[in-house]
Amino acid sequence: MKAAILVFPGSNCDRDLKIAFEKAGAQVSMVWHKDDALPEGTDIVGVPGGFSYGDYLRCGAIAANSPITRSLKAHVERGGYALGICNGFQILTETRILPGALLRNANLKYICRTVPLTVRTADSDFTRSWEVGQQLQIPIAHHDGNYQADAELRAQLEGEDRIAFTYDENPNGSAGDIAGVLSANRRVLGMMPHPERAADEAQGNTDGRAMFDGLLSALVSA
Ligand SMILES: NC(=O)CC[C@H](N)C(=O)O
Repeated sequence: MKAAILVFPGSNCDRDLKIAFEKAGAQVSMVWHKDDALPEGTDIVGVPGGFSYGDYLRCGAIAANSPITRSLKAHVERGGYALGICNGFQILTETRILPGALLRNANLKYICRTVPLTVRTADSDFTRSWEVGQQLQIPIAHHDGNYQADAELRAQLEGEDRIAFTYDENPNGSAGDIAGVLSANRRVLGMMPHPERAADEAQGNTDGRAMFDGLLSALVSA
């Protein structure tokens, strides 16, 4: 599996994501935002967490107009995989690759702690290693993690089984407790919690590792 991780000025989880993919056995390239092409044969694009462009305008809004983002959109339109975590999820909503929007946390504070999540679908290559209803402990670290979708969009996401994770104790005001959503073709996942920060014994938590292992076995056998 070939993974390409986008790096924007202000990204700060790019190397953690690289390590998580590599531990699962992927070959990883780091791609600077000014590059206009993804490496040949890229299977999955990782859009990492952080504070791209200092979170100016809105989190992810400037990154959504970076040169490399055009290649990301073309990759996704061809049916390629993408995983956006935290600021990466914000970038995926700003590009409209994923629906909905991430607003300021309801308590207006930056929240950094490990929270319980429930897996809501196992029908994706990101979540196939878990069972529906399984609880995971995954770190969050954001001030704009309040996922908002109107009633119509929420009904659509629910009807199409595209809600990947929900919060057990909603930390940020997200509608329907939604912590992560899938694209219609189930090949793009955006989520605010950080599975790459829970992927190694040295991090004191391996609850997120199955995402990377599951992706690798899906993409290697494809
Ligand atoms: N860890 C992150 O990716 C931070 C996300 C984002 N910039 C926020 O604080 O909301």
